[in-house]
Amino acid sequence: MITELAPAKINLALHVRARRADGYHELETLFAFVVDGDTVTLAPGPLSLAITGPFAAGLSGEGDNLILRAARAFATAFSLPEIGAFTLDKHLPVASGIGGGSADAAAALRALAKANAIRLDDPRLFDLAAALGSDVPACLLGRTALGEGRGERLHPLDGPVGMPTLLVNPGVAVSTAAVFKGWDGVDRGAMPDGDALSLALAGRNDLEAPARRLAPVIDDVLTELGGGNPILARMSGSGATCFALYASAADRAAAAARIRAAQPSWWCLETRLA
Ligand SMILES: C[C@@](CO)(OP(=O)(O)O)[C@H](O)COP(=O)(O)OP(=O)(O)OC[C@H]1O[C@@H](n2ccc(N)nc2=O)[C@H](O)[C@@H]1O
Ligand SMILES: Nc1ncnc2c1ncn2[C@@H]1O[C@H](COP(=O)(O)OP(=O)(O)O)[C@@H](O)[C@H]1O
Repeated sequence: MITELAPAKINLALHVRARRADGYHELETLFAFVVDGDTVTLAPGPLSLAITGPFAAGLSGEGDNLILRAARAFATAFSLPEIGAFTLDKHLPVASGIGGGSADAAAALRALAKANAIRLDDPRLFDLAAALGSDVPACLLGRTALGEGRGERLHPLDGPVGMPTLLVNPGVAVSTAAVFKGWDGVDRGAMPDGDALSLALAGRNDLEAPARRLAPVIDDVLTELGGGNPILARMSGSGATCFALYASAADRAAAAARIRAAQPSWWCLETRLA
């Protein structure tokens, strides 16, 4: 049996550059990961998927799950008949800007690669990842990186490993397509050179304004996070999850305690950068 962590992704910065002819937008984004997330387990047997955990109800075990799509694509690419019995322990809120589905797909590809003695840096794995979703190559790489294109052209960067981080989701789903449609169309230029933290501090999330218009509760999340002395507080991806980075675990704990008391229904994860 092989168990792989599927860590939450954070877009420390996300700059939208242009709308392309294929309907997607050209991005420049700073990907980072935390040390917590879903867990994907692979056991021998025919292809199947069981889902457990606090956010299992948000997903059905049907054919469209990204883990099953990843497994089928892997089986085709590597000509394998029996592909494995998966269990997904779902701890990340679904469709919330922290890439849970992409992380699960990447974890499934990693587990399958290990089970079949395929190197994790095999370019065929990255091709499969890119076909599954914009964030899947970054999740397969699993380390701080600058992403270009739709996020599939990756340049690893040094990041602030271990930095105390809080993730907060108000329980409202926002449509990624609708958020991109609300982008103001202004290309604000390329990111400068630098380490991940300075790029993050100098950067923005261009999807924050349109997401806040669609889901004004994101304003409340950012106000709560901003009140706790963070180094940086910002929305991730197309929302609605927001993150904050802290200088100390004590600052993070104080912010988490205050937010949990004020908004007991919000999802709030105390974690750190991977
Ligand atoms: C915004 C990001 C940032 O990491 O993360 P999430 O919010 O999903 O976590 C990603 O780029 C999400 O990419 P992806 O996973 O492809 O989004 P999907 O849900 O498949 O895209 C839904 C729709 O959003 C629009 N879309 C998406 C990505 C992109 N670069 N440009 C777009 O215009 C397209 O209209 C697309 O049909
Ligand atoms: N294993 C999975 N986990 C989460 N979502 C999944 C999964 N498989 C398929 N999906 C679908 O993918 C969509 C995007 O999910 P997710 O990756 O959690 O969001 P986001 O990209 O906004 O962070 C969801 O609407 C969900 O229906």
